[in-house]
Amino acid sequence: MSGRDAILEVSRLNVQIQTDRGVVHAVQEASFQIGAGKILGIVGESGCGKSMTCMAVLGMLPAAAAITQGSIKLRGKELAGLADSQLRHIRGKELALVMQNPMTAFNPALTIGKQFTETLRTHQGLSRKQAEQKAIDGIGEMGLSDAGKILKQYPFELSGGMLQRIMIALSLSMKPSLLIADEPTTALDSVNRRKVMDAFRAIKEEGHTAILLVSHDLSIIGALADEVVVMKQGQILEKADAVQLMSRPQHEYTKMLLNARLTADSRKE
Ligand SMILES: Nc1ncnc2c1ncn2[C@@H]1O[C@H](COP(=O)(O)OP(=O)(O)OP(=O)(O)O)[C@@H](O)[C@H]1O
Repeated sequence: MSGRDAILEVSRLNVQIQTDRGVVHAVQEASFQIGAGKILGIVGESGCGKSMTCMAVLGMLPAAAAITQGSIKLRGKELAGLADSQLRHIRGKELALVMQNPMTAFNPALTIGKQFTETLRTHQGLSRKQAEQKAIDGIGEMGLSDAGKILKQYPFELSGGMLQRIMIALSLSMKPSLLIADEPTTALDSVNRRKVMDAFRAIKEEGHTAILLVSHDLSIIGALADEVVVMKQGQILEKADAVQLMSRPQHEYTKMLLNARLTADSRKE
């Protein structure tokens, strides 16, 4: 893929965190690209730098962290170094985030409908009726039935899996160029996990959005991603086509991750 075809192009990204015990090199020299309708998976054990990579792209790094080197281009536009106000504007329009725990993404005191339609009205200037219709369509596309009823419900009345799919529907209704999903299935049971995975497949098929999918679970990444990046201690150890990486891993660490997954799967049987 040439830089021109990429929705997201990250080059030689460094993220450092200032701590009481010195500087943590959370991301070092990370480079990758994602095209429209493609999923790039990032895998690696806890603390390897997956979330910091996502937060850097989103411009949402914690106060102690900073990008110290590199470039993050979204549709060719440089994001690294932009002011907060400019980034906020881009985030609302072009970037969407799906987090691990959908419960925390919703306001518990407001109905789903209120939250969904207010977001659409703020960002897209739709009328109440138009926003409601768009919410119903979006929720329906995520495989949930009776979207009209869901809009009247509060977050606590819905399961984690339903909320996660509503979150994805809300993100997609903004027609983002890039969707960042950080452990989107980790908190879900196996039935809901499958449904959320179907939702990602549907986004892929639609072909508009590039997806950065973070997971510590290689089964999820193997099932969904086109390309995979394996991270360890802030560095990318291996980057390959997903089928190739799953069948012929090059790096010892990737082999270890794959073996760990096979052992865990055989325990489940
Ligand atoms: N707020 C923080 N203050 C100091 N160090 C941090 C902070 N957040 C993360 N780190 C450190 O930055 C490095 C990268 O962390 P990051 O959260 O990106 O890892 P991760 O791969 O997403 O892990 P997990 O799967 O547990 O979320 C780790 O060494 C971590 O300890």
